[in-house]
Amino acid sequence: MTEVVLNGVGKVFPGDVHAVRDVHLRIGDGELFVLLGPSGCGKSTILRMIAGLEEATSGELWLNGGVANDLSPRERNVAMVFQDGALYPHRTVGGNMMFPLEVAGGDRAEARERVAELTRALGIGSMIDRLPGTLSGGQRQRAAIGRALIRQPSLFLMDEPLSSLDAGLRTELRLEITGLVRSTGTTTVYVTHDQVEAMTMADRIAVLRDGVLEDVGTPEQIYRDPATVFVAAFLSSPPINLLQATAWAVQDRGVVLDFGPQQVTVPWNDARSPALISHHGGPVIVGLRPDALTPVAAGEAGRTLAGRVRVLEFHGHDWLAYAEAGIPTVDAAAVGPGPASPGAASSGTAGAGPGRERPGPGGLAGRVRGLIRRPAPPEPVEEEHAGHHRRSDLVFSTGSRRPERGAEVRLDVDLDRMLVFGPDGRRITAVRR
Ligand SMILES: Nc1ncnc2c1ncn2[C@@H]1O[C@H](COP(=O)(O)OP(=O)(O)OP(=O)(O)O)[C@@H](O)[C@H]1O
Repeated sequence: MTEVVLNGVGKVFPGDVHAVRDVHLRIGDGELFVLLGPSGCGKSTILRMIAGLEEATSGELWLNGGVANDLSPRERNVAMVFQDGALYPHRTVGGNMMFPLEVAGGDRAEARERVAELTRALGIGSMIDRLPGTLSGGQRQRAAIGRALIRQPSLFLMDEPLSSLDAGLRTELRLEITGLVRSTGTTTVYVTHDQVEAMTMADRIAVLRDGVLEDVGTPEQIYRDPATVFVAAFLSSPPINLLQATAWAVQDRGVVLDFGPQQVTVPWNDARSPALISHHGGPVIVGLRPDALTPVAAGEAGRTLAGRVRVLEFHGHDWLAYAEAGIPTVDAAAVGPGPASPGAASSGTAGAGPGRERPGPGGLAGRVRGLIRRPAPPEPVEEEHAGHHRRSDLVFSTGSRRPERGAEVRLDVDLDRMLVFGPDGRRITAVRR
């Protein structure tokens, strides 16, 4: 069993390609850990560095309490499964799975018994004598997983093992892989760009963007409490509303999030108010998942947004509605450090969320008094925005009730589930893990 630690690991390929930047991660013994992110974000490079197939340019890789940077792949005792699960074409399923045991030596009868047991567990017991060419893609992938697991590696690495399979088979195999690695207790690092795979399989997920670690946490933590706009948007099906606002501290009300034609007020007793007043007069990004907006007949002042239903989508368990609300929205890809910024590398400390300013001496009341003496312009400052923005629809969930197309709706905003990000794309309050 193995613990994996990446301590400031980076990888620069020839041509000054910064594939991985200063990544700090601790993967616990027996954990099923998923590396998630869009194509080219550095997931496979991290996996290959753990396997010893690629050398880290900077930082330390620790395996089981010792620095492993200079260990060969063999010395690391890792097993890896790739997208195409390559098998030896002239060996049967059983022969492929026997191979690592033959290389290791030992009792043949015992090895045969183990192969038979594992093929049964993988649902390919009846195919033990078949050649890979006669198997379906899913069956070949099962055999490849079996071959990797047969010699009980201390670390199991999987690089998008399901991406070449159809949707039904992916669901079936992801359940089986999860069950199998949990039953063996092998520390597993699993690479995918599929958020559903990550959410359903992982104990914890690390989200990467352009080689930088954006967030690490359990699936629930990174979905409900994402550290950045990028993470909120990446784990977002149905899509999250990312709204452009200006924050105004208003003495008798709280912090008004001004969306232009509409406003929502965060009361002074809300835990985010101290951080929000640091953004007084400045741009913030408000994230609202569709189910944080509930249609109501008449809402509380400062707690609702209004729109006209333009499009409806039936999603089986509920309807999603798209309403024109005249609110500028934000493109997550344009927020935060992009690939072009050389200073993009962050410390990426696992679990350490972004901290923001706290009110200075004099406390919250003193800060607010100071702030509201500043004149607030009657209209939001158009040119000051947190990222590329455009006007588009508010997406909300309507439950099983189907609203009329063209209907005017009022939506209650669940303030507890509202996410507020600064113009740099990071949450305005510290994210704790
Ligand atoms: N051998 C190499 N030489 C130069 N650049 C490389 C090399 N391997 C990877 N890269 C670059 O490093 C970056 C990260 O690649 P990597 O394969 O780790 O990404 P990924 O997140 O696994 O992507 P995908 O999901 O598409 O496989 C990419 O920009 C890629 O082009």
